Amino acid sequence: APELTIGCSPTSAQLTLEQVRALPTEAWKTVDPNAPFVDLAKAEWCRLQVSGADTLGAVVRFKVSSALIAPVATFYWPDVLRDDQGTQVGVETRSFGGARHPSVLVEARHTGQPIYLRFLTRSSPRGVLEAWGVSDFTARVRAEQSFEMAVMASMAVLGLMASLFAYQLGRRVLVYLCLWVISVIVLRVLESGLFTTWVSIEEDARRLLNTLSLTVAIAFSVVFSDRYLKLGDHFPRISRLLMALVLVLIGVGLLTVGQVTTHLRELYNALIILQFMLVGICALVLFHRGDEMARFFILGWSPVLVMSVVRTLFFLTPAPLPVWLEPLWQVTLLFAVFVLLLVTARATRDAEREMHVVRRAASHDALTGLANRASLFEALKSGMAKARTTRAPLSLLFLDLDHFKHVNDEHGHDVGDHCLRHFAATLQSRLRADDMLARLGGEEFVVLLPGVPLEHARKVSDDLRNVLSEHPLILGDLTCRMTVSVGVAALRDEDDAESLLKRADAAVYRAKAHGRDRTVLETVFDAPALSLR
Ligand SMILES: Nc1nc2c(ncn2[C@@H]2O[C@H](COP(=O)(O)OP(=O)(O)OP(=O)(O)O)[C@@H](O)[C@H]2O)c(=O)[nH]1
Repeated sequence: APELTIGCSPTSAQLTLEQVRALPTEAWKTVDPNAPFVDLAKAEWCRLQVSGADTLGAVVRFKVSSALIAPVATFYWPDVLRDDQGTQVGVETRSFGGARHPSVLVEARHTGQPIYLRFLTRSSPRGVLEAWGVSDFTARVRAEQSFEMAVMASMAVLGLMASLFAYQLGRRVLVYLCLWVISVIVLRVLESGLFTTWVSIEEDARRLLNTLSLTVAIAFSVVFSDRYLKLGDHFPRISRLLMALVLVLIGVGLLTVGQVTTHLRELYNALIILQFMLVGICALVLFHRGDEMARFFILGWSPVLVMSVVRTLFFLTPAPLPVWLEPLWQVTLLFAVFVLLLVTARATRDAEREMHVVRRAASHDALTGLANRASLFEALKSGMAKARTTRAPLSLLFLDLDHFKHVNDEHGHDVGDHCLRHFAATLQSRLRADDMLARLGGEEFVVLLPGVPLEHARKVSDDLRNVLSEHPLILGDLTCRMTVSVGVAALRDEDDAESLLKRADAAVYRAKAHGRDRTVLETVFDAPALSLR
């Protein structure tokens, strides 16, 4: 493997190439080859010397790895690389490895000579220089990129699933979530260098895209957090401040594009940290108050916040970055998306349950749980249509509890309610699966009997009345016996739902008039207009 000897210039003062070349070899501060860390705040130039038995004719790639990239750091780029004659040699600005693996290619013909490397920007205070044989370097970068691709593919899948849930829910907050996931994926693709491996792009344009995508990702993450935690309701001032900071961040982000000014970059990073801290504090306060949403938010986002701070600390300390930092950061982002997917899935499930409750309330009677008037009429219409096409009979029982007013008056409304529930349950237990028992209102019920002719319907009615008399409601010492008057009608060719129900109602009227607790069949006189035809 090629060996790299690195020397740092003795001063951070700006030196020309001529001055640098005039420096004696002893003036260069040697860097430990096992930890090839260069403090860029102290040295502007590096002197690189490649040696080793098999370096002649070999191609060597220097990896210049910067510190943090997102969301709290910037990276630098090697400016010029010159050989001893002062001519510029292979500087790969369209780098292999992208922002995370900026690299310069050094041809073998230069390896006998020292090479001087000057850093264009020094907003990042650290740098690590390593020399790799080309194949080793390629293998390592490819491995890192494969991991990165797997993480991003997983993020894309989780993000897509979350979008589907968000679409179902139609909630705008979840749309912000999806936009955040998409913007993070775009950012990671740009940073990873995968993008520049496929597409030729100018260095300035790449930097512009990186800054823009980072700004967009952070803006969406803040807007999403604000909407998700409903900060506008809980902390209106902080919410307004956050939105203002997002606008400032976008402005500062645009100003930093193409610039290497350290102060703007610092302001940009400070804004990001401030926003994250504000959101984090609000989430903690809400969590303390027992807010369910804040619980999930903290679960998914605290690792992201902690990792941001850890990266910042590593960035500030003058030591090489540990190898686990970048993969852990990616896994942390993936975990956050996963937790947010769980939240969207939960929200969808809750919304479906609510919908079910609302639908049931619209079609069922709250007291007895039976079908209500509206669903009775629907069932009646479809039952009548089916009976007509199959030429099958259809009968209807109209049931009205006898003297129910007395029950209420004597024992109270609660006992009355118990009676109604008991009545519904007792009847329901005797009916076939095809029959339908509905509560029309008050103490009036209807049983729909498909495939049952009038005479047989009378038997069903009597059977139901017998069951009712055999099973009175027992509430402690109280035994509540109920009787019911039933009118029976069967479907005729001319009938609609109303006329069928009316004839059964007329029969109930006669049952009441004849002393209650009985079944009365309809007569031809119950519908004189029709029977005259
Ligand atoms: N507990 C309870 N009572 C109800 C409910 N709906 C209607 N009622 C009562 O049912 C009674 C019906 O009284 P009426 O229409 O006079 O009929 P009735 O007392 O059953 O007498 P007949 O039908 O002539 O045998 C009223 O006292 C209503 O308040 C309910 O949901 N719960």
